Amino acid sequence: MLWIELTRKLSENLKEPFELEFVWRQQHELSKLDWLNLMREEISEEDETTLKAIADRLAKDEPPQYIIGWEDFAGLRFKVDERVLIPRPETEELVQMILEENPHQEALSVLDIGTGSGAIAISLAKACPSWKLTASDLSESALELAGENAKANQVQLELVCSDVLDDIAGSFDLIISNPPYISPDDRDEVDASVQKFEPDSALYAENDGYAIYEKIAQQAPQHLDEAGRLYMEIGYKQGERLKAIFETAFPEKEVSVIKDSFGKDRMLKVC
Ligand SMILES: C[S@@+](CC[C@H](N)C(=O)[O-])C[C@H]1O[C@@H](n2cnc3c(N)ncnc32)[C@H](O)[C@@H]1O
Repeated sequence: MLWIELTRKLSENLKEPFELEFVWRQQHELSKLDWLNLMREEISEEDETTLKAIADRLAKDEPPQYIIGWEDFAGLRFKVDERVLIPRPETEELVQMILEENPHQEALSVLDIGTGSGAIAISLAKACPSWKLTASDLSESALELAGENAKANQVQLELVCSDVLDDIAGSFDLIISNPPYISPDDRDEVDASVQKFEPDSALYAENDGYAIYEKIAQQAPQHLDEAGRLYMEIGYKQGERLKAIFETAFPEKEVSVIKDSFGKDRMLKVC
């Protein structure tokens, strides 16, 4: 059988037919042209078995990134699996804003709460070798993976297992977080692949999705230096309520809600 015949047949069962090509090309580092040339060839038995296995996993809604085993974020490669959320492009915008607004050469102390794969902390450490990064998470298994990603990207992180700031000592120039912020009541609105495969603990938070923000608002004032800044990713409908929560927590600071490149409220800054 030709590659193109099998690919077409298997893609018929997929919600996103191009994901099959995407996974194979990423795994084998093939260009679009390489892929098109491959389509004209006879497929080997071994490749047929492998391609069918990938199609089966995609048909069960497994995210392509978990099948490939990594995701690119801010120009770096991060190993991802079911222990962690797949880092999203919106979060790259948060990283970009932090890098634009803070001095790269100073020895800033920086805390990333809910680090997951380590995407935020590792990207910042890579871009600013003078910064001292602490990355925390409630999930031991996420911290294990963040440690692997730090090693693979050759950066140093202090990894701490903590429920928000419960077990974090000292104060920081920058506190950053992309916490879980979806209300458990909105579970049905979440894509099937996210719902089935990404960890609930990375997605959902009590109190309509506000619980972790509320805990950050309660604890961060004791851990942020006087001139320190707090940066967070937020749900696109949460800006107004979170602005009020953080204005109460930090009455002497300015709180702003910032939109992402799609024009949606996506980040909150306290400075
Ligand atoms: C939305 S994911 C963000 C992961 C990563 N920072 C990113 O942006 O791709 C949220 C992370 O917060 C962690 N988390 C959930 N509840 C937490 C808590 N109470 N304290 C610390 N981390 C928590 C989850 O384990 C998960 O890794």
